[in-house]
Amino acid sequence: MASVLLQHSEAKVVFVDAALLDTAREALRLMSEAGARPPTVVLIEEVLDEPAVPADHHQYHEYEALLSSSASPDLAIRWPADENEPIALNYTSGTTSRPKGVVYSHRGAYLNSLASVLLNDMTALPVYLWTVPMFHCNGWCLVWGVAAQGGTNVCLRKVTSAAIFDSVARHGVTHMGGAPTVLSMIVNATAEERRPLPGGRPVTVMTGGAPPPPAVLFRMEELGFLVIHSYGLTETYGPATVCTWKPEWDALPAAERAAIKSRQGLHHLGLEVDVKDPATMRGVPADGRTMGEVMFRGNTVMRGYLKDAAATAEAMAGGWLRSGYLAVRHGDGYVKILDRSKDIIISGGENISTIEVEAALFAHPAVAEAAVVGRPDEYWGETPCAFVTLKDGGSVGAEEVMAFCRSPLPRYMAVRTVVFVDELPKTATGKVQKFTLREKAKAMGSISRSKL
Ligand SMILES: Nc1ncnc2c1ncn2[C@@H]1O[C@H](COP(=O)(O)OP(=O)(O)OP(=O)(O)O)[C@@H](O)[C@H]1O
Repeated sequence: MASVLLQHSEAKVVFVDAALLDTAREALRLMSEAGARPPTVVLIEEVLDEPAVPADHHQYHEYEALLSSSASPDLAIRWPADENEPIALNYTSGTTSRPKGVVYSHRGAYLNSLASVLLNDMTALPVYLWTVPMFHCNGWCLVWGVAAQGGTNVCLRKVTSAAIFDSVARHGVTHMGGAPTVLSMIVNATAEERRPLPGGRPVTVMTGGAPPPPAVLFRMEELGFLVIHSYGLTETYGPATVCTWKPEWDALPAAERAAIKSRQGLHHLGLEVDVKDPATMRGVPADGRTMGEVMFRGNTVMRGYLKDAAATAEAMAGGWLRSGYLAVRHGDGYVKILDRSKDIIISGGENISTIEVEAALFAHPAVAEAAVVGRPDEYWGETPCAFVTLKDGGSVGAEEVMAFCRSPLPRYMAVRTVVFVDELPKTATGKVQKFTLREKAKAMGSISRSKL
């Protein structure tokens, strides 16, 4: 993938952490084979836990040496002539198809960086733990936002629950972010891995990138984290909606608070959000029932995909960015996502939100993570098939899991197949690759037939 992105972006320079040099070498080799001009490599050798300098390091520029050798007054900052000039190219996660290159402008990035500071309740001098990849929408625009607030960046070589708790305690982390998989890691940490939060203050965590299950939000709160839920796309510079918290919700029972927080919420500063009928482009009524597609327009919507005018025109048809997500709008205006249109299960003519089924599965005490896809069924069309990972020491059978989520869900949403796996397939940004699971479910064949 690295060589594909380097070729597509025509990158001229690539900065490589010495620990990832093998990946870079392989990408450069593939580029040479394809006849493409490889970029100049700048190696970052200062790797605290792996002091070994690679044998071929003399082939590359070294970051610190390059910085000190180029402290020349001629190297003035080149300001953009126009605020709409590109500042960055960010690739989508490739959850549904090949990653697309999204072009960010100075204006959009500036606006969303400042908006992200506000969204994260970030006062001056935050200590930010990078559990969001910096390559994902420029760290949801916080690579700039943390700098704007004079913050300290704490980086992890590998995101594990022990490393998270250690860093939080050691560096006095005030803020962090992460996809729900990172939250799952935190709530499933063992007693030995856990550390008390510094000074007993809550750590503010922004989550997004995939739907956060209410059970996980609930457990995060129990551990003392303050979770802010945001939803967005690479095409919206990351965060685009936020589930703005109202004080009157504080008094509700914890499970209800978590269910409210799992809604995607209201538009974030800088853009408009609507749930529209994609055929008529009319907004759906705020009744919590009528489904439409989530769409965005405004300052922090991308200008387009690099070298893909056709995909840009399709994504922006009608003047709004189409998210490909089905959602409803509640009476208070808050948007609640039901599913990606590609993921929704249609069973006996009923739409089943895989997100809702997953939320029921996550509530089981032995379940670490769950992902639901449609399994072909010659009678119903499709039925929900759950891929489940268990917590360390967790033990439960398929029948028990199915029985557990029967009561909170209507009958037609019942899980008919449970497959226990060691790990769920994920993208580099921590999203479950449902297309891989769908292929597995398809290979299992019809459940109705197997029960005849
Ligand atoms: N809070 C959230 N709740 C539910 N889903 C979310 C949330 N935040 C982000 N997402 C999901 O992440 C998607 C945006 O992620 P990203 O731009 O990285 O690319 P992708 O859609 O995962 O991949 P690709 O476009 O390459 O298939 C959204 O369309 C949505 O599916």
